[in-house]
Amino acid sequence: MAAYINRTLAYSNSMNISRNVSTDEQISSPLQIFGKAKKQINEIFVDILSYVAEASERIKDVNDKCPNVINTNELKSIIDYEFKVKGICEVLTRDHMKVAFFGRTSNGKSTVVNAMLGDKVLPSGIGHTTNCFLQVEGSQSGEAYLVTEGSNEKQNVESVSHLAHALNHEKQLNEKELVHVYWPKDRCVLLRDDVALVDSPGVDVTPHLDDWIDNHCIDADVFVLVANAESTLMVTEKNFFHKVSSKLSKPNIFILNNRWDASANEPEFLDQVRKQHMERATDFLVKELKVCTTEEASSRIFFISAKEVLQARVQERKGLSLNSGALAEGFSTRYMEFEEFERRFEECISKSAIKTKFLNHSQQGKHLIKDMLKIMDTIYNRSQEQKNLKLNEIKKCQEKLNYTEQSLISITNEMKMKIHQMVDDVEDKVSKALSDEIRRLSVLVDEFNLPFHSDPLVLNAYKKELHSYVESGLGSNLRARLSTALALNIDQSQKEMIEKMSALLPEEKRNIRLRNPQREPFEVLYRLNCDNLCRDFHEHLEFKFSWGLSTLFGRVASFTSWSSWSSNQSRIMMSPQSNNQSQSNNPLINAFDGTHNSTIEHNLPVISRILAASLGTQGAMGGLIFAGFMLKTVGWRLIIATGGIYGCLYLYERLSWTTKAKEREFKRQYVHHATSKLRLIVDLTSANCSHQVQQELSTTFAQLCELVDRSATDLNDEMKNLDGKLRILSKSTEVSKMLMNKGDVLKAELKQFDDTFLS
Ligand SMILES: Nc1nc2c(ncn2[C@@H]2O[C@H](COP(=O)(O)OP(=O)(O)OP(=O)(O)O)[C@@H](O)[C@H]2O)c(=O)[nH]1
Repeated sequence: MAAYINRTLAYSNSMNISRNVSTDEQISSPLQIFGKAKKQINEIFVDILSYVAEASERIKDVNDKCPNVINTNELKSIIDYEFKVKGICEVLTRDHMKVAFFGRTSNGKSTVVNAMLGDKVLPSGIGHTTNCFLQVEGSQSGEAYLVTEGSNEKQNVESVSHLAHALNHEKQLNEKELVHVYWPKDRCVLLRDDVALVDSPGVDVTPHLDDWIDNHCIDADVFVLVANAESTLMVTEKNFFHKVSSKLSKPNIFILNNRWDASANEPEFLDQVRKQHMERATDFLVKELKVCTTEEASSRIFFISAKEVLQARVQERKGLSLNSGALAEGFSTRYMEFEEFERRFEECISKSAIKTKFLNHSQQGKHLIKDMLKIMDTIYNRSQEQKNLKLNEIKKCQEKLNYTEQSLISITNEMKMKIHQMVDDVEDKVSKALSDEIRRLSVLVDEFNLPFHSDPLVLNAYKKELHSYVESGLGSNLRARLSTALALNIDQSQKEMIEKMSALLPEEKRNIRLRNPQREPFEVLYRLNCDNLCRDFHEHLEFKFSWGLSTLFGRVASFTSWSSWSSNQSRIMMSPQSNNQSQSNNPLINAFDGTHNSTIEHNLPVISRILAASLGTQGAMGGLIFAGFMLKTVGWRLIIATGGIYGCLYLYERLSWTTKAKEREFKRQYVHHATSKLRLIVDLTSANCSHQVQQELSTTFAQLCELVDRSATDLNDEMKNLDGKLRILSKSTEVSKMLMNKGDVLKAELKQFDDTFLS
């Protein structure tokens, strides 16, 4: 309750609403209360209309942005209310107090209307003058005109004769039709105060009483039965009012005994006739129609002379004094009674009209506001609920995002180490396997079975084939030894990565397929490039007698040169400064690089060089000296025998130097050469293989990181989206709360209106 009062006060202050719903102002006539009430209920409904229009617009806007908080029925209701309130507003502007005059022809209905208006507005006369329903109401424009039923045409009327002429001109008018006569408001107080006076044809001239009531009487606030005081109430008159009271609950009926001036001619019967009329009329109202009590009836039955009042008021209007001689005796009493009737009538019609017209509107307004408040309350609660849900979702998203970021950092570090270990392991394995294969190279080369020929052209083609054979052989041997184990390791590592990273992805994205199924599975490529590596290989296939002096010397020389080179190398390796130069000094590396070097010859020891020189340049002389020496010491027979054996050996070796032997020698030389070259690239190859593994694993991890990044971006987008929705929901709660406040204020205004005018 306190909250409601605060809301109402806050809203009233903010909107600066200070409508004074009271009747404190000076009111000279009860009719003005109706006017005041009408003005206020109109203002309230104008506010209700703008409230409903604003609600409709704002709620539509909220619904466009956030359809979950409002359902279609609620939205439709709000839109419907707008039309409904527009309708009520239109009805309210047309609302007036309506009094209908009935009675037999020539009883003086038109004269009573004219007397009340204080002017000769409607035609009157002896005989049947009113041939249709005439509703006299105030003209907004200040002009006098009439509008016939079903037409919008305004026919100007300047005087009563003009009106009578215009009505007579409308030949087709029948007694059921209604003609609106608009008369300047400033000419009559009743019209200014929104009273509409309906004159009718005599109830005795028509059989269509039901149609009359249905068409013209249902909304009448007061009925005036204009009776003729010179006669008694007739059945037709009574019959009509019986019908009225059967269709309306307790209609307000006044009975005017008109032509009471005629009774002035017989003053002795005056009281008796009055009493008689009074009793009959009271019985009619109280006992027959049951529309009021006996006490109330006394204030509903009057004895008047409309003709006299009209005359007096017309004279007064013209500023002329009333010729008392022309008036019957007791005029002033009848005049005062007419005024008393008017006073009672005004009280009654004002009270009745406020109730019949505005009670219904006020109740409709209260129902509407109640419904609107209910809808706004539902929207507010729904928005609030969804706001809390969205806040929770945002919180969860934020937590998820933080967890993803932190986990990604730790998994990245872990995977870096894992890849590093894996790379080292692969390097080790490849290095060992390649070294093994190099050691077993002779077996591989021996298995090469292309026909061999020492012809240089054939030999070149043979060498090319041998290079590719060795390359593919080594490659397939390495694959056979390593592929399964490596693939297994890599696969395991990838699975581990996927498992860890997929935990950071949303459930629906956890079925990760990194590799295109059409792509070959990853395999390490062993690029040995034997063709390039052994391009500098030169075979030596000329016959060499194994016991020949030059061969023996060569063996010795090569042994000594190798020893000398080895010790040289040891020295170089020991020297730290020489590390950089060691590679360029390494004959094998140089050979691998393709630059043929004769370092072996340069490294020959001095003694060997002298011996070689002596054998080479002075061989003939040395041989002679040696032969002479041998002849002298061992004798010629032994020399001949040794020479024979030596010759046989030579012959044997010469004869066994076949193509097969050449092939063996070629392969031996090739194995020797290729082994030395391949050893140089062991580290390079293993590093290359480990690099491929690293590449594969890093790529896999990068792909997984991309997936996680994308999911983090999705989370960020979702958070932005949720944030947007949250803002709309906040707006929705604000709007619904503001509309609730406005609704509360309008509800309070309607209540105050009820208290002031309807209680
Ligand atoms: N003496 C006297 N004559 C009246 C009085 N009221 C009306 N008349 C006359 O009665 C005649 C008929 O009056 P109307 O006002 O036309 O009566 P009406 O009931 O409207 O008649 P219709 O329109 O034909 O139904 C007129 O000549 C009036 O002057 C009255 O109080 N006293």
